[in-house]
Amino acid sequence: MSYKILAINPGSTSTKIALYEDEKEIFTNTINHPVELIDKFENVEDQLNMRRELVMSNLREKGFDIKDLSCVVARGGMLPPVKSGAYIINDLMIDRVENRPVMEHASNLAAPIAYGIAKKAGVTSYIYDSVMTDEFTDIARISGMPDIPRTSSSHVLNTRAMAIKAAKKLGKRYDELNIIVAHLGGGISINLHSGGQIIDLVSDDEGPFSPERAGRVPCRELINLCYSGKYDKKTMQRKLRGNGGLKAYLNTLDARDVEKMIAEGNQEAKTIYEAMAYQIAKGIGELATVVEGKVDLIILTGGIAHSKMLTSWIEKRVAFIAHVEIMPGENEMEALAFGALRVLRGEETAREYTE
Ligand SMILES: Nc1ncnc2c1ncn2[C@@H]1O[C@H](COP(=O)(O)OP(=O)(O)O)[C@@H](O)[C@H]1O
Ligand SMILES: CCCC(=O)OP(=O)(O)O
Repeated sequence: MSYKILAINPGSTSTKIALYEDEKEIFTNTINHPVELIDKFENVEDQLNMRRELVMSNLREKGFDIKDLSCVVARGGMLPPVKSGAYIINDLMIDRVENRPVMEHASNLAAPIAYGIAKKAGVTSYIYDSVMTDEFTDIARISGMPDIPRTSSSHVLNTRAMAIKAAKKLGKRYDELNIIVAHLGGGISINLHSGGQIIDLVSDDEGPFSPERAGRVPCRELINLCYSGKYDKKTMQRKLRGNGGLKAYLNTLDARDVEKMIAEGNQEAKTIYEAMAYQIAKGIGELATVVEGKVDLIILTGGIAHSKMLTSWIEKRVAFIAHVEIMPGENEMEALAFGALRVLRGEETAREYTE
């Protein structure tokens, strides 16, 4: 028996859909939303009907009948802390992401779109590996300031899928290895998988800067800047997420542009780009201490893992900890489809969403 799975992944400027038959990709389609269209909406949640209709018309164009689906799987939105793996989408989850999300984010649109399609098709819908997956140990939650406990948020969908894939390649079970995975995309996060759970991580505001994010910056100076009277709250937030990192130093979000600058002899670009690699390596080193150095594998993934220059700088600094496996790309559609497939095959159990 084979399974047909529809995966839905809304990002800030696009909605990706993919159809899989078991492990085989039938099609993946990226529906781009021009900035002028996105800007017409006051907030992300208001884009739901527009995106839902585009997904449906795209499926119609493909001549695909949703009645053939086995399930629909969606990127997890900004929920309160959840476990890794699959959750069945229910009314409570829809109410949360539509009306009470923890944060505004395009991923909040995924579950409502999936739920609607699944209802029409008469099948179950799931979210898989939400960014809000929280499996921290108690000691990992302590920050040093009781008002601000550490919380867990990272690029779980891609990193966990790559860790599971790499364990399989080694002929081992995912839950018997200690694996550090760095997702190197527009945002960067690094997480530690141990005993089948993400027990700690270096989030995108605690660690390396990235193409668009500032990462960890000296706190005392950050407070001074906030109260300098020069910037409002929104501007300060954008300095951390959106206008930080490579964008702030070199005015580009694209690592390939930076490599071009370096090839043309731009010394500042080289220093900044190498500093990003240096900070990523430090983040990996930090997590190695959590498992007392007993790391089985380090994985570098995400779009920037395509870069030989950056990955070789990182590898040089962390190879003493464990073997470094490069698994480039963001691989999220495959991660969603394969996660749902494990549920349909009974290899994993989907949880019921409660609060
Ligand atoms: N061949 C490449 N070399 C270096 N960087 C690359 C390459 N291909 C893509 N990238 C970079 O990958 C980043 C986006 O990564 P991706 O994982 O797709 O992003 P996101 O996490 O934002 O979805 C961009 O900064 C882009 O420059
Ligand atoms: C680190 C949380 C997930 C996240 O920031 O995702 P994007 O980089 O896709 O915005």
